[in-house]
Amino acid sequence: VYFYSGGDEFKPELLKGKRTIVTGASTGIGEQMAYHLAQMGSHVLITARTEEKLKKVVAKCLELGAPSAHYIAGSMDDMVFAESVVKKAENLFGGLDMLILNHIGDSYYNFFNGDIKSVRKLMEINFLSYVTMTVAALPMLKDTNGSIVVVSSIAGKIGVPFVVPYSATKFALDGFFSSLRQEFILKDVNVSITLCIISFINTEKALKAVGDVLSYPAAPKEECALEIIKGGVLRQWEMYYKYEHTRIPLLFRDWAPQLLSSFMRSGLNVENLKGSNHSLY
Ligand SMILES: NC(=O)C1=CN([C@@H]2O[C@H](COP(=O)(O)OP(=O)(O)OC[C@H]3O[C@@H](n4cnc5c(N)ncnc54)[C@H](OP(=O)(O)O)[C@@H]3O)[C@@H](O)[C@H]2O)C=CC1
Ligand SMILES: C[C@H](CCC(=O)O)[C@H]1CC[C@H]2[C@@H]3C(=O)C[C@@H]4C[C@H](O)CC[C@]4(C)[C@H]3CC[C@]12C
Repeated sequence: VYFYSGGDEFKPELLKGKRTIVTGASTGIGEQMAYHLAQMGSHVLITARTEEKLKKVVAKCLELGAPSAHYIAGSMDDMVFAESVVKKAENLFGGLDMLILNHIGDSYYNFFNGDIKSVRKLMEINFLSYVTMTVAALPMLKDTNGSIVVVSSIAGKIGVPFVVPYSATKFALDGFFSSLRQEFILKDVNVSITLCIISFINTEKALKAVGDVLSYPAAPKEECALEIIKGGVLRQWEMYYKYEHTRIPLLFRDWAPQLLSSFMRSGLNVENLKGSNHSLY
């Protein structure tokens, strides 16, 4: 409880005037995080590939009260671009308080198709670009005793079917950032790392991909976005949303893995999987 609770109380004022980057913010949970930050008075720099959507999100952030809001469009399969996002924040804000790593590349929800090239590409987008941005942002975050927020998934803690490459990228994030956190402590680096373990959320893409397969309802993206921000501000090591679909299954993972796996499979309507199935087996 001590390590995972963070202890302190969240107050929106804590974000007033803070300089933040949110990746994958043209839609979904990232978009909602940008709006919450704007309402709380943070400066925001958002990024994703689709310029038209980013422009609209920036306009809404300004309406909601952000002291400044900017975007930079590009793809996170390009590490030069990933670095340039951090450079842009430095030029715009002169520093950085919070780096929220949230974007993901396109994933299918079906049996593993054996396509190695796409596994490599997803690893670059979902993992390597997170590492690249962290390395680039670290000097600024050290100056501000800032925070890194890494959005992961229950599929980054437990093997979940139909997301084989995606799940691998999320497990990689846990390994990298949990290990890095230990080194920060040994070196007295006061930069927090919050790994966010989230379950099924009602974003457009997730609903389309898995809405008919899962037997439990998706949780709201607005609330999820707020909980992620709270976890980051309170410098929690890990945050869980929704608790009942993340923390509870995790209690069983190490002690009764087969029971947990069979329970998770039993809740799936496999016949409703979408798209053609080019399964490896
Ligand atoms: N929704 C869910 O059920 C769950 C989500 N999560 C996690 O939450 C986070 C947000 O997910 P969610 O909001 O659902 O995702 P969405 O698919 O709604 O949004 C993904 C974002 O990433 C951007 N993006 C996609 N490809 C690239 C790329 N190559 N380079 C840069 N940006 C890219 C998209 O914009 P654009 O296309 O314009 O580039 C978009 O802004 C992710 O880390 C995900 O793993 C975890 C568990 C469950
Ligand atoms: C179905 C999973 C929940 C575990 C369970 O079986 O109860 C979901 C947990 C993570 C989801 C995926 C995800 O994290 C992000 C992708 C988001 C895209 O927008 C759509 C598909 C996802 C692969 C999504 C699919 C459902 C989960 C695996």
